[in-house]
Amino acid sequence: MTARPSQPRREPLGDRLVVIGLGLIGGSFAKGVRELGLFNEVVGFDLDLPSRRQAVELGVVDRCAESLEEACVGATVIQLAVPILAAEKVLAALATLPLGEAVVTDVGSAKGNIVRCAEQVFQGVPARFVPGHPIAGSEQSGVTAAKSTLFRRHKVILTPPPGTDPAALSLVDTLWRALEADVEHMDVRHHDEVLAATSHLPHLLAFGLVDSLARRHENLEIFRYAAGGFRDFTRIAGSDPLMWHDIFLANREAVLHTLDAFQADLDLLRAAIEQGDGHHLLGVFTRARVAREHFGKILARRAYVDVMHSKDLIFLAHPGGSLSGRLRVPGDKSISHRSIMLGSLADGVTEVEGFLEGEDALATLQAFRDMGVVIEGPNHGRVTVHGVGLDGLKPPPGPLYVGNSGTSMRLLAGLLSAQPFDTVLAGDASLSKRPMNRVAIPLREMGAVIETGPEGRPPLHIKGGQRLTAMHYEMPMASAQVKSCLLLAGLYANGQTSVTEPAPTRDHTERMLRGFGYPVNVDGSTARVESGHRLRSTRIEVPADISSAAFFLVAASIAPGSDLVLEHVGINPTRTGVIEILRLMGADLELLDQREVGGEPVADIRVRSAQLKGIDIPEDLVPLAIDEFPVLFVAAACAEGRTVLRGAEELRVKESDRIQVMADGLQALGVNAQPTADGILIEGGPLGAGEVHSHGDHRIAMSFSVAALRASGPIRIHDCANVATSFPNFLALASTAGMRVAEEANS
Ligand SMILES: O=C(O)C1=C[C@@H](OP(=O)(O)O)[C@@H](O)[C@H](O)C1
Ligand SMILES: C=C(OP(=O)(O)O)C(=O)O
Repeated sequence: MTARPSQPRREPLGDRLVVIGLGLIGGSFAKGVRELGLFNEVVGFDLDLPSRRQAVELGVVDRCAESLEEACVGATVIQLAVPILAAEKVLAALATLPLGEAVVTDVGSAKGNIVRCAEQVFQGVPARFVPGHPIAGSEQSGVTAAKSTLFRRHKVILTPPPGTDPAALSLVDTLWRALEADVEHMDVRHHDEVLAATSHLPHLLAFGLVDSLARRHENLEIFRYAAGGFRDFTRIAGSDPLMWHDIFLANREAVLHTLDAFQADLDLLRAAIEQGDGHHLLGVFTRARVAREHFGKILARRAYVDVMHSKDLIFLAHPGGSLSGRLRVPGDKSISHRSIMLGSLADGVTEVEGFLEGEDALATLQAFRDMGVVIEGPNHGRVTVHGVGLDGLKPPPGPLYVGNSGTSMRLLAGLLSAQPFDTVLAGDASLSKRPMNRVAIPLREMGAVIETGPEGRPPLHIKGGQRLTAMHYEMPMASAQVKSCLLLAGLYANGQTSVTEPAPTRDHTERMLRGFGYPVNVDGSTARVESGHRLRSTRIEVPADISSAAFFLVAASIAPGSDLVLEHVGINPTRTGVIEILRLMGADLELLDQREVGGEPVADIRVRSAQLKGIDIPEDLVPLAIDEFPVLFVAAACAEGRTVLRGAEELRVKESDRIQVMADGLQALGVNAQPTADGILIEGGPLGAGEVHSHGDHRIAMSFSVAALRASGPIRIHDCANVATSFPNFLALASTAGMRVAEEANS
């Protein structure tokens, strides 16, 4: 007998572990548990004598028993690691043995059959039976392949039936966790359905395809020319035939269910090919490609869904440097969202260029794909939207998840209120705290049926099939999102919908509707639409986002010796508050080559460093610079004298409370920054080094990166992952321009 390897020992969890079946899975389980010293003794049993011998020689078990009966004497835990159909027989044999308090568990890939079998042979499922399934197969097999680390970071699904003894469940759970597996608990039926779809069906297709091709008389030809795609697709046809034969017989019901659904989809693909329906094919292929990327990210634990929960991404920004050269920041976020929305609702194909490939705009894009719109790209900012017309959206398969994006949720709420199907709109942790009554209340007045979460927060449950009636709405706050939401609902409402705003806000929706040939009447502060018209597809060129350019406008202004040109920036007058405010502060900004592109004015902006001075920010400029205040506060901190902002309470309900979060960060750097209910007072002065928190807010993270240019030492900025929502290449562009900010190693 081999000596137990010298691993870190723990307190034993019990006296004896018995492993029945010493193949790859059983052997690895026994070896891992033995090395950790979780039991006083690990006993193995296998019908195959050489496997028993090898298991002892390789240190997989302490000893092997000669029979099942002998193995189970005095067992604390019995692990059944034999092929699924054999497990049914072993269970029947166990039912005849005196098992005392032993906990019985197994590793089968289907769970319904084993639970049914236990119920039969024990006359009711024993309370100390804990069905399990480690997802850690491999092309290797046998005890010689056993590895104590096989389950590390692999999923193990436990499917305790109702009535399972909690202590037994907890013991099995502890064992797998000790082997560093990611343990999950699931209902038996759900487990079998999920595995039928994600594992069993692909194996069936791979076995089936290879066999079908191999049986054709020209098979040699086929295999000779089979390229990488064939090899990748059929890799799993090399798996153990007997094991898979067992799995399909054991999980018959769930496999048939998923196979029928797939066969129906395959018939649709066949019909599309027969009828030359390229639209259907493109729809399936584009959705599949995105879905696969998405799953890939989930599998690698990088899902954008998880951004807020993922580990802290820290930016380390070093002081000094000046900015120079020519830069083009990514496409405008507001216009990118609208290009997908209106392109989808149009008749015909809309081509978009300069689309922002940031997570917010991608969330809108995905929402429309989920509603059946075929969208190609994005590919270097190019997107092709195959519009479905105003009444062509389809019910999405589940809730529409829009991540961090307030614009997506509020604009979609208007559109979805008028659809014939129900929808749910959900967002990430930050968006889930933001107010949605500002859209839910007026939409209800139009006849929409919307339920919000507590206190008017997301998620939004929108009931379809309502007839909306047009109305006039006086907005209580200056919000382009609320205005746009109601105008989009107005496309479907009976009569004329009009919205009056208390101050001008961005008018991209109005401009773009007209670009799609949809009449919009704007009279002073009131915009009106009527239903009954159509949108005609068009070409959209998205200018660079002035809200992203703003970081560089401030950076080059405050860093001595800077001279930078920002190319092709959108200068729609409802967005240029930042330019006006910076000019009032004494910034040196020049608008070059002003032109109009696709209904939006653009210019190149030259910015040179200048000594800024503190000002009282005119309140009428607030809505025109609403997203630029975090970085304007940095400008104020570097200015001579005091800057005062009032009338900006909206800043408190953005991705973070931007007044409080900026005040906290500036104070941490030694700046005198006093938050007020609707604004802030900032005394210009020296900036120190320090540690600040962006609270997952992209604009806060980038603003403090800019602040470092004038700090006396480095600034560490926490929670920066969401920079990808609006400005995915910020760090690269910042360093091209001359800033010294990067992700902190190992953050
Ligand atoms: O309509 C839009 O695209 C946006 C409007 C603004 O929000 P509010 O309308 O809530 O002020 C702005 O902050 C947001 O980044 C984008
Ligand atoms: C407020 C913002 O976006 P949204 O409301 O779309 O989340 C922003 O980008 O600053």
